[in-house]
Amino acid sequence: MSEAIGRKVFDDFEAISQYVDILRDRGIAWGLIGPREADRLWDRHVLNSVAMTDLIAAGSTVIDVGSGAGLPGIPLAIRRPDLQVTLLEPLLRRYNFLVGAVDELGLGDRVTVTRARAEDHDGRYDVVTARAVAPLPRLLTWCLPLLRPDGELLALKGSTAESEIDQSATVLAKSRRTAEVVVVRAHPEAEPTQVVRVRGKH
Ligand SMILES: C[S@@+](CC[C@H](N)C(=O)[O-])C[C@H]1O[C@@H](n2cnc3c(N)ncnc32)[C@H](O)[C@@H]1O
Repeated sequence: MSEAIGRKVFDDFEAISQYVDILRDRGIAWGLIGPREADRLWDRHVLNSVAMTDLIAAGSTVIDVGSGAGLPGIPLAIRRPDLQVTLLEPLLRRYNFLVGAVDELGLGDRVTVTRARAEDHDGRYDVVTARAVAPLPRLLTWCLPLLRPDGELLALKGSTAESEIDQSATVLAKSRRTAEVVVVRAHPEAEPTQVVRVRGKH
């Protein structure tokens, strides 16, 4: 079912299928993906990763902080060939996995893999994405410095989105940014999820 939705979501279905195969084989063998995830890679990981695609403006530069096995950054890059995507990952094994996957998928002209912690990285981007990396207050401290003045953070948070915004009131006020919960889905037939969208005050 979810793979069938994937066919409707991804113009380059061959590339996303190849990535799912890489996750299922090497991702599990290298310990980046739990063995129990093998049967739910499409809905829980791939479709979830591209749920917020429509919030990203054409031609944006995107940094996926704490990319791990490439989620959400690689599905996003496959879904949106107009984006320049940086996958940021501090751990060597995960970094090596990402370099290999980007090379095999032929994404090297618009996807860069960088080994660093977010708080030590000094680039500036239109969009920061993050999934399952840190509670929102800490994520904001790490990631707001990576944003251009009118850039935005998109944190895939699911059911905890609203409460994490409440816990971030102090850091949001200090940074003069606002946060809202946006309910998104990759396709009308896909599961909805919640994204925390953090923007500058207009
Ligand atoms: C639970 S994994 C999630 C990976 C991926 N985003 C996903 O959704 O499957 C958290 C990732 O964040 C990375 N990470 C932890 N602290 C970080 C930091 N300070 N800066 C950047 N990445 C970090 C970890 O190395 C790990 O790969």
